[in-house]
Amino acid sequence: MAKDASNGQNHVTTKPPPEPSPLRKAKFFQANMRILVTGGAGFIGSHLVDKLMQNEKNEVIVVDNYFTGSKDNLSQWIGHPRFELKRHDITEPLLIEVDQIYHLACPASPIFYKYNPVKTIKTNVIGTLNMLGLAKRVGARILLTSTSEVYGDPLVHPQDETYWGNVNPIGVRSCYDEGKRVAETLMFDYHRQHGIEIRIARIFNTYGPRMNIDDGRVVSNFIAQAIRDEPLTVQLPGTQTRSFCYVSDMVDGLIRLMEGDNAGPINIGNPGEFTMLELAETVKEMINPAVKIITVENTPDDPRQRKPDITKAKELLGWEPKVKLRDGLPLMEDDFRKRIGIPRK
Ligand SMILES: NC(=O)c1ccc[n+]([C@@H]2O[C@H](COP(=O)([O-])OP(=O)(O)OC[C@H]3O[C@@H](n4cnc5c(N)ncnc54)[C@H](O)[C@@H]3O)[C@@H](O)[C@H]2O)c1
Ligand SMILES: O=c1ccn([C@@H]2O[C@H](COP(=O)(O)OP(=O)(O)O[C@H]3OC[C@@H](O)[C@H](O)[C@H]3O)[C@@H](O)[C@H]2O)c(=O)[nH]1
Repeated sequence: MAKDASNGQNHVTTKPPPEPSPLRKAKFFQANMRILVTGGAGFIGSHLVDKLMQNEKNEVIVVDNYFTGSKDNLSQWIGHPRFELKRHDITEPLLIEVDQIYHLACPASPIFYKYNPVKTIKTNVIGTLNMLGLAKRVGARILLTSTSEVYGDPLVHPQDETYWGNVNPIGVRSCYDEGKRVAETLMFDYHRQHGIEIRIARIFNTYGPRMNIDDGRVVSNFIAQAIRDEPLTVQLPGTQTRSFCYVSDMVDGLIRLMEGDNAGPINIGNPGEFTMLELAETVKEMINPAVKIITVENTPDDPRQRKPDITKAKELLGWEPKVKLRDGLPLMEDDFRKRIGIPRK
């Protein structure tokens, strides 16, 4: 019998997960912790790799198919003796030996996850099954980066982890929302049935340097538009809200969750809530007061409100975000100006 880390219940498991390779306990073994990051060439993944690599006891392996990620995000680590980068699509099985798996691989921007919805589902379902199979085979702990989108267009505000959500199962966002919901289900079933150690983070909108300039998400769009003197495109009605977390806070939360004792799911996000019109006004004021703000059509099923209740993260992880939106935006502006090639006037 294995104990369910989330609620203390006992469940029958088929057999306990295996011990890691005996070599890992050998006297001359160099690294103490071998960590796999799926999707590590992406936005959050590459910042997570930076942080993990700062610990000299970690050896980090990234697998990525470069759909929305790039080797450029990891250029500082390529060739480092404790780092390995492998082109791999997680919808195919992966046979390696690791102690921990941060499972991030999945396109996150609505434009990209809707581009090939069947592939997005496969990545979430088959990809997560493959990573759980790997975790089971080698006895690794696995963390899934789930999303606030599991709450859909929430009828409860702010959202805490007990809320089951309001999700359209057949809409254009479902490949992602429902994909992540199934991924969460798979995580808990592997935990209950096979005793796998799981962690689930429900990430709320995250922003920062290294986001793709043409990523399509709202913060990257507004910053790139402001720098290029293009109108800021607020999708109607503009009163919809989001809560934006700076990437360094997010990475800190993910590592605390992985290292802690709680399976989750745990919301990780910044509770500061803004309408999209307020966000546009803030970007305009801070980056380019001369720029216009225009309204444009929205896409179907856009959630009308979103704000995390982070009581659980505070109590169980001792985590809360430190970087306010007005402090994070200039850091992202610096990075975007460098990459777009337009310096501050
Ligand atoms: N950024 C956010 O606001 C946010 C919010 C909620 C959840 N998340 C989750 O966090 C994770 C990372 O998000 P991000 O913002 O860094 O996105 P991102 O698109 O920058 O990174 C995703 C990475 O996964 C890779 N990838 C996609 N499909 C793959 C596949 N089949 N096989 C291998 N690699 C694949 C991409 O190439 C990319 O490098 C995702 O799981 C996302 O759902 C992000
Ligand atoms: O140019 C734009 C882009 C977007 N928006 C609006 O900004 C809001 C946020 O849109 P984004 O595309 O940045 O992100 P969303 O909140 O819809 O989804 C996001 O949140 C959860 C994560 O799992 C996903 O990775 C991420 O896509 C939406 O209301 C959208 O209509 C604009 O007003 N203008």
